[in-house]
Amino acid sequence: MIKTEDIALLPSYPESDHPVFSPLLEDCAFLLDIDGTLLDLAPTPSEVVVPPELPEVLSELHMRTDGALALVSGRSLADIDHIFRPMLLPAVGGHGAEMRLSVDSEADAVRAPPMDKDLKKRFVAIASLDPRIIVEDKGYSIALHYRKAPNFERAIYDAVSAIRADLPEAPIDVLPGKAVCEIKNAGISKATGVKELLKHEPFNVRRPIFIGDDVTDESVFAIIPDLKGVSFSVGRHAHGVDGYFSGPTDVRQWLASLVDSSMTI
Ligand SMILES: O=P(O)(O)OC[C@H]1O[C@H](O[C@H]2O[C@H](CO)[C@@H](O)[C@H](O)[C@H]2O)[C@H](O)[C@@H](O)[C@@H]1O
Repeated sequence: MIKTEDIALLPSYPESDHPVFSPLLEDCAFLLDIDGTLLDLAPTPSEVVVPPELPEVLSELHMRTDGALALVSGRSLADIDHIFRPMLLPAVGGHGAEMRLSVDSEADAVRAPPMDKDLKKRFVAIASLDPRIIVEDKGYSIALHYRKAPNFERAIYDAVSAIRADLPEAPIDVLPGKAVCEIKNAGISKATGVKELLKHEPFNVRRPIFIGDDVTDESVFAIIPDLKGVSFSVGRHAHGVDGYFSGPTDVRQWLASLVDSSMTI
């Protein structure tokens, strides 16, 4: 088990070079957010770069935890698999809308219904505000990316609010992210996905270690204490976490240090 005194020793990044915290891999389950945590943010979703050593570190951690390593992302499973191809890992995708419990799991379960077609059209139309706004259609949700058109943030949220005001009964939530406004099914979140994942082997007998950076990760930070887990934020000291990393490079270095002290990313 992870000793609480070890957790107490965990320094807050960026004041230190490496965390003192070295959990026993046979006791832990790693739950890792992708964008802004494992990977540096990129100008567009498709431009993210997976550092060449990262897949090996994740595979090794996955093996040494007997399969208890999962990616927990807002991205769809198809997108996650594309980014990390040819590696497959257990994953919670689409902010809890999809899940793969193990690399041998047959189906990628979709836990949220497809978004109503007409409603989707209305949200997609918001992108006509500016050609630099990118629409990411996940089927069950729509993400409007404005990293390349930051001045349109307000206009996008106003337009989304107007549609919601028109349809107050629609079972949707608006999820703000990093230069993105996502409209998703109400009732699903990363927290619901993580809770479900942790009911299953090999995750159910291990202590979860969650690392995330974004607003959507806060739902998981909130449930980790009840799950007797440990959580870390990235880039800021989020409420309720046990420590934080200054950026994805530090996260990758820490993970590498857990599998091989000579491995650096
Ligand atoms: O939960 P995550 O794994 O952190 O995914 C959150 C969202 O990540 C992606 O968008 C973000 O990353 C892009 C690449 O760095 C960046 O261009 C964009 O501005 C960010 O919002 C992804 O496209 C979304 O679907 C995820 O929800």
